[in-house]
Amino acid sequence: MTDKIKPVPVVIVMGVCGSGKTTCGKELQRLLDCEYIEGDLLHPKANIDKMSAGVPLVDDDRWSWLKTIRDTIIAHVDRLIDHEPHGRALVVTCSSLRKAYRDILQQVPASKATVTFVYLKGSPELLAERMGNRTNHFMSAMMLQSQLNTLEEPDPTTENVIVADIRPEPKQVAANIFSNLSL
Ligand SMILES: Nc1ncnc2c1ncn2[C@@H]1O[C@H](COP(=O)(O)OP(=O)(O)O)[C@@H](O)[C@H]1O
Ligand SMILES: O=C(O)[C@H](O)[C@@H](O)[C@H](O)[C@H](O)COP(=O)(O)O
Repeated sequence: MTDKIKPVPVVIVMGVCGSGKTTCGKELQRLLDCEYIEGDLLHPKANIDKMSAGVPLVDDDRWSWLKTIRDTIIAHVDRLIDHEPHGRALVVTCSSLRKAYRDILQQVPASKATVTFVYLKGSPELLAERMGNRTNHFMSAMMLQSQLNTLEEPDPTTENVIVADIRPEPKQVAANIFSNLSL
Protein backbone atom coordinates (compact mmCIF):
# COMPACT_ATOMS: atom_id res chain seq x y z
CA MET A 1 0.00 0.00 0.00
CA THR A 2 1.37 3.46 -0.86
CA ASP A 3 1.03 6.43 1.53
CA LYS A 4 -0.98 9.38 0.22
CA ILE A 5 1.41 12.10 -0.95
CA LYS A 6 1.32 15.18 1.32
CA PRO A 7 1.55 18.43 -0.66
CA VAL A 8 4.86 20.29 -0.21
CA PRO A 9 4.51 23.58 1.72
CA VAL A 10 5.84 26.32 -0.58
CA VAL A 11 6.44 29.67 1.12
CA ILE A 12 6.86 32.62 -1.25
CA VAL A 13 8.48 35.60 0.49
CA MET A 14 7.27 38.75 -1.25
CA GLY A 15 7.53 42.53 -0.97
CA VAL A 16 9.17 45.52 -2.59
CA CYS A 17 12.92 45.90 -2.95
CA GLY A 18 14.66 46.34 0.39
CA SER A 19 11.91 44.64 2.40
CA GLY A 20 14.23 41.78 3.30
CA LYS A 21 13.12 38.95 1.02
CA THR A 22 16.62 37.54 0.62
CA THR A 23 17.78 38.23 4.18
CA CYS A 24 14.67 36.98 5.97
CA GLY A 25 13.99 34.27 3.37
CA LYS A 26 17.36 32.72 4.13
CA GLU A 27 16.68 32.88 7.88
CA LEU A 28 13.35 31.15 7.27
CA GLN A 29 15.08 28.51 5.15
CA ARG A 30 17.41 27.82 8.09
CA LEU A 31 14.49 27.51 10.49
CA LEU A 32 12.63 25.16 8.15
CA ASP A 33 15.84 23.35 7.17
CA CYS A 34 14.61 23.23 3.61
CA GLU A 35 15.40 24.18 0.01
CA TYR A 36 15.45 27.74 -1.30
CA ILE A 37 14.86 29.44 -4.65
CA GLU A 38 16.09 33.02 -5.12
CA GLY A 39 13.73 34.55 -7.67
CA ASP A 40 16.21 37.26 -8.66
CA LEU A 41 18.59 34.58 -9.98
CA LEU A 42 15.96 33.55 -12.55
CA HIS A 43 15.66 36.89 -14.34
CA PRO A 44 16.69 36.92 -18.00
CA LYS A 45 19.81 39.02 -18.57
CA ALA A 46 17.74 41.70 -20.32
CA ASN A 47 15.78 42.31 -17.10
CA ILE A 48 18.93 42.62 -15.00
CA ASP A 49 20.45 45.00 -17.57
CA LYS A 50 17.29 47.10 -17.53
CA MET A 51 17.09 47.32 -13.75
CA SER A 52 20.83 47.96 -13.48
CA ALA A 53 20.29 50.95 -15.79
CA GLY A 54 17.71 52.26 -13.33
CA VAL A 55 14.68 51.43 -15.50
CA PRO A 56 11.84 49.62 -13.68
CA LEU A 57 10.43 46.48 -15.27
CA VAL A 58 6.96 46.50 -16.82
CA ASP A 59 4.45 43.65 -17.04
CA ASP A 60 5.83 42.40 -20.36
CA ASP A 61 9.30 42.03 -18.82
CA ARG A 62 7.87 40.07 -15.91
CA TRP A 63 5.53 37.43 -17.37
CA SER A 64 8.22 35.03 -18.62
CA TRP A 65 10.27 35.52 -15.43
CA LEU A 66 7.25 34.67 -13.26
CA LYS A 67 6.53 31.58 -15.35
CA THR A 68 10.16 30.50 -14.98
CA ILE A 69 9.88 30.83 -11.20
CA ARG A 70 6.60 28.87 -11.22
CA ASP A 71 8.11 26.12 -13.37
CA THR A 72 11.19 25.99 -11.15
CA ILE A 73 8.92 25.59 -8.12
CA ILE A 74 7.11 22.71 -9.83
CA ALA A 75 10.41 21.01 -10.74
CA HIS A 76 11.68 21.33 -7.14
CA VAL A 77 8.41 20.05 -5.73
CA ASP A 78 8.44 17.04 -8.07
CA ARG A 79 11.97 16.22 -6.94
CA LEU A 80 11.09 16.64 -3.27
CA ILE A 81 8.07 14.36 -3.62
CA ASP A 82 10.28 11.71 -5.24
CA HIS A 83 13.23 11.93 -2.87
CA GLU A 84 12.23 13.49 0.45
CA PRO A 85 8.77 12.33 1.47
CA HIS A 86 9.10 13.67 5.04
CA GLY A 87 9.67 17.13 6.41
CA ARG A 88 10.05 18.81 3.03
CA ALA A 89 9.30 22.44 2.31
CA LEU A 90 10.48 25.10 -0.09
CA VAL A 91 11.18 28.81 0.46
CA VAL A 92 11.04 31.08 -2.61
CA THR A 93 11.80 34.79 -2.87
CA CYS A 94 9.96 36.90 -5.43
CA SER A 95 8.68 40.46 -5.15
CA SER A 96 5.24 39.27 -6.43
CA LEU A 97 4.07 42.87 -6.47
CA ARG A 98 0.72 42.48 -8.26
CA LYS A 99 -2.15 40.06 -7.74
CA ALA A 100 -1.83 38.89 -11.36
CA TYR A 101 1.80 37.94 -10.68
CA ARG A 102 0.84 36.00 -7.56
CA ASP A 103 -1.82 34.19 -9.57
CA ILE A 104 0.87 32.89 -11.94
CA LEU A 105 3.14 31.80 -9.10
CA GLN A 106 0.28 29.81 -7.57
CA GLN A 107 -0.33 27.76 -10.70
CA VAL A 108 1.09 24.68 -9.03
CA PRO A 109 -1.01 21.49 -8.79
CA ALA A 110 -2.76 21.48 -5.39
CA SER A 111 -2.01 17.77 -5.02
CA LYS A 112 1.72 18.56 -5.10
CA ALA A 113 2.08 21.83 -3.17
CA THR A 114 0.31 24.36 -0.98
CA VAL A 115 1.48 27.88 -1.72
CA THR A 116 1.54 30.50 1.05
CA PHE A 117 2.74 34.06 0.52
CA VAL A 118 4.58 35.97 3.21
CA TYR A 119 4.30 39.71 2.66
CA LEU A 120 7.18 41.65 4.21
CA LYS A 121 5.55 44.93 5.14
CA GLY A 122 7.34 48.09 6.16
CA SER A 123 6.97 51.85 5.99
CA PRO A 124 8.35 53.67 2.93
CA GLU A 125 10.80 55.44 5.27
CA LEU A 126 12.23 52.20 6.67
CA LEU A 127 12.41 50.65 3.19
CA ALA A 128 14.29 53.68 1.87
CA GLU A 129 16.72 53.47 4.78
CA ARG A 130 17.40 49.77 4.12
CA MET A 131 17.83 50.37 0.38
CA GLY A 132 20.24 53.18 1.21
CA ASN A 133 22.37 50.86 3.34
CA ARG A 134 22.48 48.06 0.76
CA THR A 135 25.51 47.98 -1.56
CA ASN A 136 26.51 45.92 -4.62
CA HIS A 137 23.00 45.26 -5.88
CA PHE A 138 21.51 45.84 -9.33
CA MET A 139 18.48 47.65 -7.86
CA SER A 140 19.32 51.21 -6.87
CA ALA A 141 17.44 52.99 -4.07
CA MET A 142 15.77 55.12 -6.75
CA MET A 143 13.72 52.10 -7.83
CA LEU A 144 11.82 51.91 -4.55
CA GLN A 145 9.12 54.41 -5.49
CA SER A 146 8.21 52.55 -8.69
CA GLN A 147 8.00 49.30 -6.71
CA LEU A 148 5.67 50.95 -4.18
CA ASN A 149 3.57 52.32 -7.05
CA THR A 150 3.27 48.85 -8.59
CA LEU A 151 2.59 47.02 -5.33
CA GLU A 152 -0.91 45.65 -4.81
CA GLU A 153 -0.80 44.68 -1.16
CA PRO A 154 -2.17 41.17 -0.66
CA ASP A 155 -5.36 40.98 1.36
CA PRO A 156 -5.29 38.20 3.98
CA THR A 157 -9.08 37.88 3.75
CA THR A 158 -8.94 36.88 0.08
CA GLU A 159 -5.38 35.60 -0.44
CA ASN A 160 -3.39 32.95 1.40
CA VAL A 161 -0.91 35.40 2.90
CA ILE A 162 0.87 36.03 6.17
CA VAL A 163 1.77 39.67 6.75
CA ALA A 164 5.12 40.10 8.53
CA ASP A 165 6.36 43.30 10.17
CA ILE A 166 9.93 43.98 8.96
CA ARG A 167 11.01 46.14 11.92
CA PRO A 168 12.50 43.34 14.06
CA GLU A 169 15.90 41.89 13.23
CA PRO A 170 15.91 39.24 10.45
CA LYS A 171 16.05 36.21 12.78
CA GLN A 172 13.02 37.53 14.66
CA VAL A 173 11.12 38.29 11.43
CA ALA A 174 11.74 34.70 10.35
CA ALA A 175 10.70 33.34 13.77
CA ASN A 176 7.46 35.35 13.60
CA ILE A 177 6.74 33.95 10.14
CA PHE A 178 7.56 30.43 11.30
CA SER A 179 5.12 30.68 14.20
CA ASN A 180 2.35 31.80 11.84
CA LEU A 181 2.88 29.07 9.26
CA SER A 182 0.60 26.11 9.70
CA LEU A 183 2.95 23.39 8.45
N1 LIG B 1 14.81 42.80 9.39
C1 LIG B 1 15.87 43.50 9.02
N2 LIG B 1 16.50 44.31 9.90
C2 LIG B 1 17.56 45.06 9.52
N3 LIG B 1 18.09 45.05 8.28
C3 LIG B 1 17.51 44.26 7.36
C4 LIG B 1 16.37 43.45 7.67
N4 LIG B 1 16.00 42.79 6.55
C5 LIG B 1 16.87 43.16 5.60
N5 LIG B 1 17.76 44.04 6.06
C6 LIG B 1 18.82 44.70 5.29
O1 LIG B 1 18.12 45.51 4.34
C7 LIG B 1 18.72 45.42 3.06
C8 LIG B 1 17.71 44.87 2.06
O2 LIG B 1 17.46 43.51 2.36
P1 LIG B 1 17.30 42.42 1.21
O3 LIG B 1 17.20 41.10 1.87
O4 LIG B 1 18.35 42.61 0.17
O5 LIG B 1 15.87 42.85 0.61
P2 LIG B 1 15.14 42.37 -0.72
O6 LIG B 1 15.69 41.00 -1.05
O7 LIG B 1 13.69 42.34 -0.37
O8 LIG B 1 15.41 43.41 -1.75
C9 LIG B 1 19.97 44.57 3.20
O9 LIG B 1 21.08 45.42 3.39
C10 LIG B 1 19.69 43.76 4.47
O10 LIG B 1 20.86 43.43 5.17
O1 LIG C 1 16.09 42.75 -4.07
C1 LIG C 1 15.47 43.56 -4.73
O2 LIG C 1 15.81 44.73 -4.89
C2 LIG C 1 14.26 43.10 -5.43
O3 LIG C 1 13.93 41.77 -5.16
C3 LIG C 1 14.48 43.25 -6.91
O4 LIG C 1 15.50 42.46 -7.32
C4 LIG C 1 13.24 43.29 -7.71
O5 LIG C 1 12.15 43.55 -6.91
C5 LIG C 1 12.86 42.23 -8.64
O6 LIG C 1 13.55 41.09 -8.81
C6 LIG C 1 12.50 42.85 -9.94
O7 LIG C 1 11.25 42.51 -10.28
P1 LIG C 1 10.01 43.39 -9.88
O8 LIG C 1 10.21 44.72 -10.54
O9 LIG C 1 8.87 42.60 -10.41
O10 LIG C 1 10.03 43.53 -8.40
